[in-house]
Amino acid sequence: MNDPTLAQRLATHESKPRLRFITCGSVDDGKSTLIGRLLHDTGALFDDQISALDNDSRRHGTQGADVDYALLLDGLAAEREQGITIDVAYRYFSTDAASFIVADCPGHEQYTRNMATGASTADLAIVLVDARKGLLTQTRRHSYLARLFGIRHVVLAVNKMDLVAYDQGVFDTLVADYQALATALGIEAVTAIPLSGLRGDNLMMPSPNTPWYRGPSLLAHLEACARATGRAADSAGFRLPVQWVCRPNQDFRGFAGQIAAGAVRVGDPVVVAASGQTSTITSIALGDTPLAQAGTGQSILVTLADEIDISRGDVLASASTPPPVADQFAVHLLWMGAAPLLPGRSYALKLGTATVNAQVTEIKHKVDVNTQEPLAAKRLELNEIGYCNLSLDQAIAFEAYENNRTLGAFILIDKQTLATVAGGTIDFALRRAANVHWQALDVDQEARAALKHQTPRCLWFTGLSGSGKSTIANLVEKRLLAEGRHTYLLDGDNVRHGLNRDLGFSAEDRVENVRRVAEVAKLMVDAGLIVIVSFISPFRDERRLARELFKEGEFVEIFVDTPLAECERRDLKGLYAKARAGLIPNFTGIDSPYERPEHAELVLDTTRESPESLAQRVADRAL
Ligand SMILES: Nc1ncnc2c1ncn2[C@@H]1O[C@H](COP(=O)(O)OS(=O)(=O)O)[C@@H](OP(=O)(O)O)[C@H]1O
Ligand SMILES: Nc1ncnc2c1ncn2[C@@H]1O[C@H](COP(=O)(O)OP(=O)(O)O)[C@@H](O)[C@H]1O
Repeated sequence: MNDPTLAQRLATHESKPRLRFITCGSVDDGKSTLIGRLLHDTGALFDDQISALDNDSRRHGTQGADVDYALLLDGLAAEREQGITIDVAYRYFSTDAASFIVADCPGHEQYTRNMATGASTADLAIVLVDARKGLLTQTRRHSYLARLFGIRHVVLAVNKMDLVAYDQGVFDTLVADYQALATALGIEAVTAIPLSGLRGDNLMMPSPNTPWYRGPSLLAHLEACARATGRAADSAGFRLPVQWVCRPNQDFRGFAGQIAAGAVRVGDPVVVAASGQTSTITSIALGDTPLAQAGTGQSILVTLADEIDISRGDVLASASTPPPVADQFAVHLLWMGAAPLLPGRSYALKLGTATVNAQVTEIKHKVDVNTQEPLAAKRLELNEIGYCNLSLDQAIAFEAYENNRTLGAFILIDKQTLATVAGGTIDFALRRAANVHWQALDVDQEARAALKHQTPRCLWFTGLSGSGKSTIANLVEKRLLAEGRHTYLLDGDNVRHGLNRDLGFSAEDRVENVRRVAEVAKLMVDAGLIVIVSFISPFRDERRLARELFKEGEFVEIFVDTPLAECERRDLKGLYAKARAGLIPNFTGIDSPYERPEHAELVLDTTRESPESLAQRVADRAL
């Protein structure tokens, strides 16, 4: 960086207001041509790209002797045809007044997740419509998704005006149609611009072809939005999700992270959102440079006046306007997993820098992305959007997505595969949790267990139907009883007659079935009992969830490992024969999966050992 002019130019560039936007619309609407032309006319292309574009235009272009700007973006289309999973392509350009990052998101329904990715960081969406075609299903879908992922400003780019002879009537009708849609979707600001991406009308400057249009050109409007966005960001309350606690030696403790909202100055009073502890900022550093203040988007390291407890995932906030803290929310979820969302299953949730366990407790409805109609749903499949209640295992600092995208957006991660299975936005916190407090009781588990002279445990039997769970569990209980132990046996068949009589055998119902019995078993273990659970409990995730409810050593997983063929041969209740005949759908081992335990404390082979001897081995673990 010896060239002072270069350094100067970079500094000027850095200080310009910046706008992130997305373009929605299909290739036919002229999206590629529009972006291509913006890049070209603002000088964002290198000379070699321009000469390549000239060459390509002459050879493959669709515009005769003219430059075919759409070719600039065709790399993307080619990738798509080859079936390569593309994410979002970002392009950069700038003018003297502002710099821009444009996300080009593919528009088809199967790319909903890519569109969501682009939209979630954008300030503005350009929704392109072809003046000849008017609003399409896609226009509605894109507008809905743009709004859902927090975009409040839409530019309705009525493109190809040259093909309707720059007719004001066509433009006005389209604008009225779109305004109705925008109002229904809650889009606050719509700026409609008559354009021709191909001819350049109203793109860089007002066009003489539309004398009836008095608004700004597209670029002038984007510049104005960039200025407005920059001003809004720093006026919000200060939020710093702590990413890293920096402790190089005993004397220094700093907290690093990227400012999610607001600005901060040395001397500002701050609060740790979840714990409520307060302190004052004593220093701010950006890399090696000390700062007196810092603003939204900057990655900084701060120190505090007091030694207070802060770890990764905490949020440092301005003391006068701290963010709310809660553990239950109404959220929108975009499901991205290959396997469906199962309510009740425990997923890892990441919000800001915090990671906690989360369960969807209820799917209120899913949304048809094309019509925005709410539809009843018990699960969510790939690319589906649902409005759900979410429950976390601990309270976290958050903001409604409307107010802050960093602290209002989250992802869900499958704990087995570590794949990201959903993206979501927080609508509001549910109050129910805030008013229910854990009641401390004087008589505790230890006291109850001491009275019974036993160590409480949960003996969890899992295995196929007919594997021998009930037979062995029953013998275990008799044996424990004979030794004077206090027990209770929870058997799937029996619990399904009462507490769980509303549940069937779909994957989501089994998840809920096992979750409920695990909670009941936990209460009984807390009561000091030795609880025996005998449920097929076919999924690893829910068995892990059950285990996590208990203290170390309390939960004993017992896998009754009888091969399917043997269970089928026994067929005590005639269920396998019926399942094979297609009379019982979702039968475990036949057309519903059984996931074998990987770390069971005991594995029982019923083909080699008698029920009595197996029961003795289990009882020995509990005595
Ligand atoms: N579709 C289907 N699949 C599996 N089992 C079925 C089904 N329909 C009815 N049954 C009977 O229900 C008993 C299993 O209930 P569980 O509550 O243990 O099942 S699960 O844990 O929710 O998977 C199971 O009892 P066990 O044989 O004692 O395991 C069956 O008798
Ligand atoms: N070693 C064994 N342990 C348990 N059950 C056995 C064994 N050998 C044969 N069986 C028979 O297998 C069947 C298991 O049925 P059950 O206990 O109801 O299974 P589940 O509760 O897993 O559905 C019973 O008829 C039982 O007599």
